[in-house]
Amino acid sequence: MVAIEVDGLTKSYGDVVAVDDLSVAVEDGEIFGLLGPNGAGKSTLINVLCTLLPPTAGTARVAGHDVQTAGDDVRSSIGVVFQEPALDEELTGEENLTFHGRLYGMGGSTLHDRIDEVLDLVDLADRRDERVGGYSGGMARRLELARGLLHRPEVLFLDEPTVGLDARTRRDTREYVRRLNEETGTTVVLTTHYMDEADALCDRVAIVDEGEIVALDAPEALKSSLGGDVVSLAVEGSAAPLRARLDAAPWASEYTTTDSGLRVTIERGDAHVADLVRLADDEGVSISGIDVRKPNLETVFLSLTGATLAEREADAPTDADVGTGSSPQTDAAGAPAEAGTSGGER
Ligand SMILES: Nc1ncnc2c1ncn2[C@@H]1O[C@H](COP(=O)(O)OP(=O)(O)OP(=O)(O)O)[C@@H](O)[C@H]1O
Repeated sequence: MVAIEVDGLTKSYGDVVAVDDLSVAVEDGEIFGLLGPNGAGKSTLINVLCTLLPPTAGTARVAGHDVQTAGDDVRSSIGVVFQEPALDEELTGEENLTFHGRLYGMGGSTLHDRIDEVLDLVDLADRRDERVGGYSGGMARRLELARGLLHRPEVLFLDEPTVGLDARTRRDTREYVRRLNEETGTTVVLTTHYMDEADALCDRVAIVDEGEIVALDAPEALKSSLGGDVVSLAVEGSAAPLRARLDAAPWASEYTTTDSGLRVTIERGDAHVADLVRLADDEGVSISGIDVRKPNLETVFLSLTGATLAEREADAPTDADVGTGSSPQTDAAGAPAEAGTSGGER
């Protein structure tokens, strides 16, 4: 079954088109990632799906309910964890959950049992009586995940679930997201601007740029769409004689001249690096350095948009960034992509 269906959705703020004629379907039970730089339109899309913002055009259905005509049904079918923490620090973990449960009309033993269940799921059962003001950032995030699940929503929205957390806590939080998806079967839709997060956590990833989805697939499929590993060669002198040989090499799908030599996309780079060195040797091209990189979602984004995420964020209007606590992409898995050298010469 389909958990979310979005058809031709547009959301504008005055002249700013934040979501631009976007269509997508999310399957029941999957962890679905919206990956893109700050300002790409991810939060706006989530806010429309959560009925916090009306669309400018198009339709969206969540758990079978139209966001415009059946807002109450949508709201009772979803859980949301926003970028900004929204817990009462004066209350204990359990009191926060009790308060939330009552808002959803729960009470008595049902609420008590659900609280036990979700606290177990995020390993906070033994900290339930402590004030949330004394929790670490990771514990507070876990409590928010627990709260989002308390009324057993069909779809859980997580807006930048690990932003502002240290690397270890980010990893742990991801593990909890995965666990809750596996153990409860809840569909999870998350936004992130962390490439490694989308890669490690999501069944499918939609890469969002300037309000549009520019690619959508499983992370592995997105990466393999690049055609291979990226091998950077530093050479002494000119790499020109090697370029002619690469044209004839069936395992080299694309190459680009760089300041230090050549960057070549090679099918199974580890297997063909020796062939590359042999070709260079044949042509008298002296190699001073080799770097083999598996493709990652950063290189996918670069090849699709011609810019790195960090560059896109630098270009984006800043009004949405104020107070979000978001930081530019600093820990993408693998290579910092080089600007201006994408695209093959082949
Ligand atoms: N309330 C608003 N009024 C005007 N423009 C807005 C508003 N909210 C967002 N925008 C603009 O809409 C575009 C999309 O912003 P949005 O917050 O949805 O992006 P995002 O990908 O979620 O980034 P972030 O993670 O920083 O929130 C940006 O250009 C942003 O400046």
